[in-house]
Amino acid sequence: MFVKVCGLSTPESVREAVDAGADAVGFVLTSSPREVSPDQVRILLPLVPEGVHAVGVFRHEDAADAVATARAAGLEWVQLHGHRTAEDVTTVHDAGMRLIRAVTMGASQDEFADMGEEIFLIDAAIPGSGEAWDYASVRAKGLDGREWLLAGGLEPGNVAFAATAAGAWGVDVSSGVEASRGVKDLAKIRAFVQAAKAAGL
Ligand SMILES: O=C(O)c1ccccc1N[C@@H]1O[C@H](COP(=O)(O)O)[C@@H](O)[C@H]1O
Repeated sequence: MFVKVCGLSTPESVREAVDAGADAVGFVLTSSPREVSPDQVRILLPLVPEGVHAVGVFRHEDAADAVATARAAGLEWVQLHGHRTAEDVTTVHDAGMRLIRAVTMGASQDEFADMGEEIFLIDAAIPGSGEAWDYASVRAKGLDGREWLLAGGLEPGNVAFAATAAGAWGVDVSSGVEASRGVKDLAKIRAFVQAAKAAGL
């Protein structure tokens, strides 16, 4: 199971996620209690070993603006939430970057089609809200064979159940590994990665 831990802003939290076995770490470069600057990301990046994806997370920004900010941060991966098009995917790829394209369960069927992104992501209605949803309902979307992440309201105690119910290829978490909004809890990060990996789908 691929595991991404998002909303990291301190050396300690990056080290914990990496040491616990996370496959990707996320830096929120958009308005959020977890927002970091490109300069902060540049300081944290040396803590991310080769093979672990370091991802810049965006919400409403144009794809071209997100790419420019991610480049300023030294990142090669961007995660785009919101309504996105095939042109956005092309914008990211033409910049030599790789894409996690995020949708909500309420997105149109067209948005569930494979647009050529490297990884697809299905999230709660409000990204980063910690809001749980009916994870099993995603099975109706027919995502078998796709590389896609389940997100929204996951935590150490429910990640195995949720991932199994949804048939997820991987999982992504932010709120569920925090002591308070925007403040990561190192023990919860470790517990989450271990629980997700143990689910072993
Ligand atoms: O984490 C944020 O603050 C955030 C802000 C804007 C866009 C995406 C964000 N994070 C993504 O939201 C989910 C995590 O949700 P939860 O907090 O675990 O319920 C995940 O995809 C993050 O990458």
